[in-house]
Amino acid sequence: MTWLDLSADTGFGVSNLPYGVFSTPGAAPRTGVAIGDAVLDLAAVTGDPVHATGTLNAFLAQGPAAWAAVRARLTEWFTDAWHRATVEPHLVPRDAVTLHLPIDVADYVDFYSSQHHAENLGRMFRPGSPPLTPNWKHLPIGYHGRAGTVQLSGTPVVRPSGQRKAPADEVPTFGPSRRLDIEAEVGFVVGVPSRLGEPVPVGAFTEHVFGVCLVNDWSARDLQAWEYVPLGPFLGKSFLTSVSPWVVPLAALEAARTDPPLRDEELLPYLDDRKERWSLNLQLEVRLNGAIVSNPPFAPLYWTPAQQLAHLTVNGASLRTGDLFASGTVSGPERNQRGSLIELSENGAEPLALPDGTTRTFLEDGDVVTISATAPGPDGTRLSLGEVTGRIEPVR
Ligand SMILES: O=C(O)/C=C/C(=O)CC(=O)CC(=O)O
Ligand SMILES: [Ca+2]
Ligand SMILES: [Mg+2]
Repeated sequence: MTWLDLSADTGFGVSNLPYGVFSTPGAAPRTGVAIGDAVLDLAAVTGDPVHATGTLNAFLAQGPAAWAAVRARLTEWFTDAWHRATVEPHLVPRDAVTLHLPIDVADYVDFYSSQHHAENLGRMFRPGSPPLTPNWKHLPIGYHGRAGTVQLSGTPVVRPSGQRKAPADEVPTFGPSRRLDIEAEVGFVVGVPSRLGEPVPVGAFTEHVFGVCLVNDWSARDLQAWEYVPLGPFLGKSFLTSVSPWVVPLAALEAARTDPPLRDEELLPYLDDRKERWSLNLQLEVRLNGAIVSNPPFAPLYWTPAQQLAHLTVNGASLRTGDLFASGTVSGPERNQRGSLIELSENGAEPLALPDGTTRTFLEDGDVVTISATAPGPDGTRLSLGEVTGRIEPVR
């Protein structure tokens, strides 16, 4: 129960309490917690300077005990009417605030953990070869991306230019991408760093990872197809990666935890996650110009975030506060569960029909893509992970 007047279907109830960074006219960016249609000004209500830095990093670095203490306090404030007079003056309507990038992104890694996505892309990028590479079921494949171009939801998506060369072209040409795409992903935010040389085991996931956001890994498929051999993604994905403004703490996702899918190759011990249920029942939704074009389920992903973290540090690579690692494109087994347009349009061969009468293979200037997600809450409610959105702008 809460003294707040929350709508029954708010995704931002007392069991969610995601963190973000916001500002109001004339005041500096500070930490806030989304509750219903409001933001609680955590800097003001606590007076704690850790919440007044303009990013979540300092708070995230404090670790699980501090995260749990603040969450317990918030829960008490919002449920016990005794605290109403203290808390209510620090609630700001959410539509009156400006949101900012919630974390100062340290390193950015993107995985490739959906078997359905990997098989679809394998078919399209490497026709004639087996869709999954021989390593795929033995390790979570990933690459290091460009942290500096991770930006807040709503940042304009300027169509990138670069080299493209279709198989039939004799020579590469330079120009605006003609195959601009999305990738619907879930991102995991690291709070507690690790020391160089010390791997983080699967079982230490919650000692380091604070929470979850949504990610759109904008991808220029024509640039990517030409440049990626043999070193992997580079300029086709580094022009912009968008993240949602609210970081949902892992602590809010207990009811979403579920068993990982059956693995058909025996895992090396450092990836054994039989004691760690870190698959998550998140349900994503992808809208293109307002129309739902896909509903990717997160739970079937072959590799969990705990395994991704273990793999990314198994060589001794250290973590920093603010590291972001993304799941990889979330695609389910069904056609309407695919997390990218290259998959939804069968590599451009089968355009999507939109309700406005137009069709799409890849993105056109002016298109708006919004990815949202929900998770089961503790008492049959649904938690919102918010959304990540972006509008395509013409090449500059
Ligand atoms: O299979 C390929 O060559 C390329 C795959 C991707 O573009 C996917 C990627 O960035 C990782 C992911 O989002 O799953
Ligand atoms: Ca990706
Ligand atoms: Mg990027």
